[in-house]
Amino acid sequence: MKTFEQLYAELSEKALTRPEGSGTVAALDAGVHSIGKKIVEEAAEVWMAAEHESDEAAAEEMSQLLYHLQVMMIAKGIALDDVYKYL
Ligand SMILES: N=c1c2ncn([C@@H]3O[C@H](COP(=O)(O)OP(=O)(O)OP(=O)(O)O)[C@@H](O)[C@H]3O)c2ncn1[C@@H]1O[C@H](COP(=O)(O)O)[C@@H](O)[C@H]1O
Repeated sequence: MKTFEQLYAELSEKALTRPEGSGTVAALDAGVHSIGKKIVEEAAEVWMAAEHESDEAAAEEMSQLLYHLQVMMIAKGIALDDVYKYL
């Protein structure tokens, strides 16, 4: 288990060190358009799980949406504080 901040730090490190086999590196290389499509897909899965599946399934889909949002943040060079200032 990890926090939002810990995941962001881990993904930022992966973007820098580019370890082999990292899905994050592959997603970053695929680019903003591809990451955006993944965000929309995961958002729809959150909606469907919330309406039709268990709370556990919805929570898992939410975690995947947060992950892909963080990949987009890193792709765009957007830091946590750049987002937090609007919360
Ligand atoms: N938290 C996540 C995470 N959440 C979602 N995903 C990705 O998002 C996809 C969403 O899964 P779906 O169920 O929608 O499956 P899918 O549509 O069949 O997936 P794909 O065909 O697109 O791979 C997963 O296959 C993963 O590729 C994640 N990938 C990585 N992480 C974490 O990110 C960190 C870095 O991961 P790597 O870069 O892969 O080392 C690690 O701590 C991981 O646990």
